[in-house]
Amino acid sequence: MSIQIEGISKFYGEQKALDNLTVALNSGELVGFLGPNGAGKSTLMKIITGYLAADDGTVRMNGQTVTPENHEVRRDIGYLPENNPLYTDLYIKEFLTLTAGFYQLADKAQKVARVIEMTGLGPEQHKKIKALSKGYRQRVGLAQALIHDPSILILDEPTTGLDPNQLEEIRLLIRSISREKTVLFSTHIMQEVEAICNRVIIINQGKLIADGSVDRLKSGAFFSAQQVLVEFGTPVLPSTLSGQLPLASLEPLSDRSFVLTPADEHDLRPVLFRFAVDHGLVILTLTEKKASLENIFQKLTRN
Ligand SMILES: Nc1ncnc2c1ncn2[C@@H]1O[C@H](COP(=O)(O)OP(=O)(O)OP(=O)(O)O)[C@@H](O)[C@H]1O
Repeated sequence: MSIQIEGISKFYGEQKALDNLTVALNSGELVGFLGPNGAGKSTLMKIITGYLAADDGTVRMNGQTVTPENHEVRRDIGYLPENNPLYTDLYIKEFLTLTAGFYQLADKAQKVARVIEMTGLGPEQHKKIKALSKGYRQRVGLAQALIHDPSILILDEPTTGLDPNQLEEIRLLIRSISREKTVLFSTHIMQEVEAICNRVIIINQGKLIADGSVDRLKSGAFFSAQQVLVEFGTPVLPSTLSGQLPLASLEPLSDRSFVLTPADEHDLRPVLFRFAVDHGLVILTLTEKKASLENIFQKLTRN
């Protein structure tokens, strides 16, 4: 199932949260959705799921337009909101049965058992939600989003606040769910996107600024600053380097080794050799380093 997001704009009062954003999600994709705080990710997710109306543009799924009123098309979308508000006084099964009732599903008990199995809630299934760890609460949120077996799953920061073990488990769970569904999930964790996504979308100030595979992003399709790793024979002050070289950033690895990112797309190596000669320094190592997704994200979204 694919979804077309065309020319979406959204204002909160005077503030433009989304600015003429167009993007499509294709069947079977697991898409990482990145953007700095306030970029408009949650707003777009609420519009895709029909929780919020856009001021301009359309979201189309299967030829139908997604709006808050179009319940039929919304039935094929599952949504895990950020800080998912769960009814914490309910038992897991009670809560999921209530959700199944909301969708007027037949065979509620069977549907509840299926999502409990899918999300690995089995060992905790007799507990109240308030007695669960954050990781298990997220599983309940995922189970809730999956109960009506939607084709598209929209997950707003599903791994925020989890410990490394739970984080890994939820990632694996998302990956396994994505074998059957189109999944869009927002995150601030770059390694997560590198680890599980086949596509990345980056927005900034409500605009789409990059869209492609992690490899395509890293290959310089949107920004091609070539980082270098330099090691001098003797210590060098970082301020001397940053004061005399055209750098976007400098990361010291020791008092004589640094990872340098150029301010523009120029090759830093000849500049570094001249710098070394001028300062009577010896260069022991000088190698190119592929920019990480984190570097690319920072470069693209720093305003
Ligand atoms: N209900 C609202 N009323 C007014 N402004 C809002 C509302 N919701 C969001 N905004 C503003 O719209 C912009 C986009 O917010 P949104 O929550 O969509 O960003 P985000 O990318 O999800 O951020 P984060 O990563 O911090 O969750 C922000 O400037 C935010 O302050």
